[in-house]
Amino acid sequence: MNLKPNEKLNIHEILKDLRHYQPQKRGWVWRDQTPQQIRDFTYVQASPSLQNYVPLPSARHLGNIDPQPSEVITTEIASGRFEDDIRRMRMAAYHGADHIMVIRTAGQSHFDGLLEGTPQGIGGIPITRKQVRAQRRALDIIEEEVGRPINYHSYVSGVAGPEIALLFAEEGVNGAHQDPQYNILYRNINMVRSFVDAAESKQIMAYASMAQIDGAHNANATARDAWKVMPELLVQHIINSKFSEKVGIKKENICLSTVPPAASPTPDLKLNLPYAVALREFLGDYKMRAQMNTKYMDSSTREATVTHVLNLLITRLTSADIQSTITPDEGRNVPWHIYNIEALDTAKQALIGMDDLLSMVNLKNDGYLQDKKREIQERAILMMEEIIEMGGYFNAVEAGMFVDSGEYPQRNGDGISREINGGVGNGTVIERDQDYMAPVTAHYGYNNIAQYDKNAIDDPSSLIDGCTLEHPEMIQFIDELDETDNVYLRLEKSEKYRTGGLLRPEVQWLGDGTVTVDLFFATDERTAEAAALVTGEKMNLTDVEVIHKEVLHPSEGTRIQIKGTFNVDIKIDELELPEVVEAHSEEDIIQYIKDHPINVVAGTAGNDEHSVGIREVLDIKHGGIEKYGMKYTYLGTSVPIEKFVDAAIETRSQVIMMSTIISHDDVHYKNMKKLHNYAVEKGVRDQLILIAGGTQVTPEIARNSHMDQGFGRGTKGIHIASFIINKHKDMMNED
Ligand SMILES: Cc1ncc(COP(=O)(O)O)c(/C=N/CCC[C@H](N)C(=O)O)c1O
Repeated sequence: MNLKPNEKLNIHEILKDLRHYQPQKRGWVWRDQTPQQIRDFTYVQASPSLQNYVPLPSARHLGNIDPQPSEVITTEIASGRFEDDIRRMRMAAYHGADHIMVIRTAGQSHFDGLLEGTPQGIGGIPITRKQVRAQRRALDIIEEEVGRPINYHSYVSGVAGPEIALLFAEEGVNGAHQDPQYNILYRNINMVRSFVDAAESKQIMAYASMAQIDGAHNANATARDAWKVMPELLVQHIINSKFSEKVGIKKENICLSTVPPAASPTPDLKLNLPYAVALREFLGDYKMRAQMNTKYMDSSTREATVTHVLNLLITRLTSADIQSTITPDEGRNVPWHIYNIEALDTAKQALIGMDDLLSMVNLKNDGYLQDKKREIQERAILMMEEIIEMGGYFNAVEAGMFVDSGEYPQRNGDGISREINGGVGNGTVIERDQDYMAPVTAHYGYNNIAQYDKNAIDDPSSLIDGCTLEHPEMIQFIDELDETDNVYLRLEKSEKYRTGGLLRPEVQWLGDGTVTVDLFFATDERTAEAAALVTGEKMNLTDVEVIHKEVLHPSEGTRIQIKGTFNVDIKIDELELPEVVEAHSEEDIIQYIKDHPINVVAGTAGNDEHSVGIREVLDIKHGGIEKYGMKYTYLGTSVPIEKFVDAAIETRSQVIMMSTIISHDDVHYKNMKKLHNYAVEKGVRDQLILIAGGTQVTPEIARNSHMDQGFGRGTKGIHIASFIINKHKDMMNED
């Protein structure tokens, strides 16, 4: 299956014969970090461009370049329906994502076994073999399409951690969060069980060369005053990283989840930059996974984006190997398509825009930055020493040392305390018998293989000619378990939007009908909120909800954003598609005009004083035709029709551009016919290109009024210039 940009990914193909699909590869892939020369620009912290992509909007002025930063870029996609998320993964890959992270459904950490089938998730996706295999299979063809490997990622935690790790290794998952501290602090899973499970999980992840992200970020999303947990964050990173290294994960696959604990309106960089420097100085031989802080995200997508950019500045002032993006709508709902893409574009735009920043600026080697950095490091070392004095990590957790809102060594006594012999799974760790033996690959701890074969000690599964990691055909693939909640029923319901020629707006699921409306009312917040709900209902939306409020002034005005469901199916075949206006590249147009000078006569026809529109497409300022080297004679406004043609003859112009805005009694079309007839009368019609423009002009009707082309609202100079050179070429060929 290979994908073409103008063809939709066929989910049925992805699901077909899934039971026999095997991953194409295993292990994490870092970007090819080679400086890039793209047109006039040299990019230092860069990687090769994609084969298929969507560039930033402003790239239109730069020949549609799409430079890629050197960092792996992450987006998290977990709407609850894995089949819809596959489409979003393809969109994300086009916008530069090469790390797709799937958050598990709410509470999956407490499942003590693997889920099967594809039930719909809540706040995430139920991680099951079928779902993982389908999405990795989809990513295998999406990475072909964009021309760059894509890493697939989820979480190894909870009481079924090792089972999930094995599932991921079998299914070719490339990265996972794995940090036993997460189980203990945030899911109250017994700490002994968590560390034993983590050893097993990490061994499996090491075997599959998966990248690991730790869970330190959870502390600063949980702590009351997040900027006070910086010493502890260093301690958490050290505990998980050293543990992971000892189990066997290579350093280049141990990624520290470094999330700035604070965000504006705190003095963001004064708090977060010293921490970022402290961390990299202490643990720089591991990889850094940077991510903005979700703790301070509210419903303003604008504010979230600025916080994101400040975090990207820290990345450029220090370093990151993975730059995770958080969708700016995460503060209001489970992320929607458009916001995953916005976050990816923000990261790409900012990282590329700050390329090679440290070749121009330095971090000061003295003063506040260095003092603060050292203070954080000292506090962290003191905390490590105290933990050792207390008898180790388990005792420290029991004493509530972690996520205490005091800045260590200050303690407020409100840390998360867990009992060594408490929590979920307490008492479930059993010492292995003397004759314990498991003929499996990547198994942690005591495994008495020698009792059967001394030569198999390093390859236990050779005793049974290989386990599922060597023989994927041994994997038991279960399709669907729930006859009412599975992908087949969901696909059936939405099929009309896939192959039935119908469209509905959506935010996350095919045809979900959700729309957002952005409103301003000249009144106070409460009144505006009420008015917004009524406005939504009067727009025939259902389930109308306010998702964002912004006070511009307590009484003068309030902005409200609502969401609602639009319950009408749009029939595609009844749509009148806008004309495709082919635009040449700016360079091609400039070159053509150099080789074939073209003069234009322009003005506003009849009794019409509008001049702004035509000046916009004539003057160099906003990319008018003058920008491409065309010369023009401007006749002003209220120009008699005859004057256009006489002036064209006098100035030996090849083009007439007539602006005709007024449309009462179809006067604009009458002007066009008059212009054509007069040019015929003067015997010059076939030497002239006649163009009419105006807010009420459509290309079709202009051509029916004997113009060569018409241009309506939103026309840019490049559109007109492109048409002129195409038409001029045709006329030259005819001669
Ligand atoms: C270390 C660890 N283990 C397991 C889980 C997931 O565990 P459950 O399935 O929710 O129980 C998490 C979750 N992190 C959510 C934030 C992700 C963030 N945006 C990030 O990218 O880091 C975790 O941090």
